Amino acid sequence: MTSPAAKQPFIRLEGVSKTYRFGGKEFLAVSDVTMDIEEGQLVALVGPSGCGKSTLLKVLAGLHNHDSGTVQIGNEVSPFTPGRDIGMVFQQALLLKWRTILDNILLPAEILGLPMAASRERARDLIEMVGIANFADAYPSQLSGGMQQRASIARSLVHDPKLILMDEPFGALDALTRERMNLELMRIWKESGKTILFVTHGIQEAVFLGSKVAVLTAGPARMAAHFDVNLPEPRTLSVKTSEQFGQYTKQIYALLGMD
Ligand SMILES: Nc1ncnc2c1ncn2[C@@H]1O[C@H](COP(=O)(O)OP(=O)(O)OP(=O)(O)O)[C@@H](O)[C@H]1O
Repeated sequence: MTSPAAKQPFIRLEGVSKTYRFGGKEFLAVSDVTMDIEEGQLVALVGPSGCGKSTLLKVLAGLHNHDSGTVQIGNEVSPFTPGRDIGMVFQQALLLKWRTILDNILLPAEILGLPMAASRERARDLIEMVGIANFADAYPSQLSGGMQQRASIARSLVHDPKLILMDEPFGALDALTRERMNLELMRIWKESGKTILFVTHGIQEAVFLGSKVAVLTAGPARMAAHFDVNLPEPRTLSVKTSEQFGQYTKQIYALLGMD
């Protein structure tokens, strides 16, 4: 028999809205977002610029309060500690230029006061996993943009968080590096087993990466739909030429009114 706790999703968003208030004005950035996310899913959040994707991520990260609705993260099976259990990756790698790559990756562990010997060992494993082990003692300026983003992904994992929030992490990379990083992220996600929420403008990127895709529309910012993506595994770049892949992208274009 399944226990009631096991039925609870890892993340539940119900009717979440967020209004920014500034200079006596109000701006509704996110409206009525409802979605469940299971532990271990990679959910791609796709939508046009300004539709509230980053705002939603900031609400989940606890950086912004929401105005209405409920945000539940964690359940009885997998409890969640805000601050401790979140890793973040941004569009820019935001590495500290005076610290080596290994020391940059260690930063969250240092801030959280985790035991350093064990964290250093974990950072070494992660730097290997993201494929830049030879650059552990290099400085950020010695790495390409893609390599810096690999380091920031390792940094987001060093304190072993349960949820990784990624805000257009590959948006600043050239097209080929971005494709390569998509493949790498798939591998890293599978190896780490983490729950990932991945914000992107890229419809193809969302379908390729997402085990679930959530589509947000602008004006007002609403969740148009969310659905599971069932594509042959392991996903390789050739899946992008398949009919199924085309159907999913078509569905998103239609939801965004771009068909
Ligand atoms: N701190 C803030 N104060 C006031 N308005 C804000 C603030 N942050 C965001 N907004 C507004 O809220 C809306 C949603 O912004 P948000 O950054 O969440 O969108 P987005 O979908 O992530 O956009 P992009 O894809 O361009 O990064 C935008 O119109 C933006 O101008």
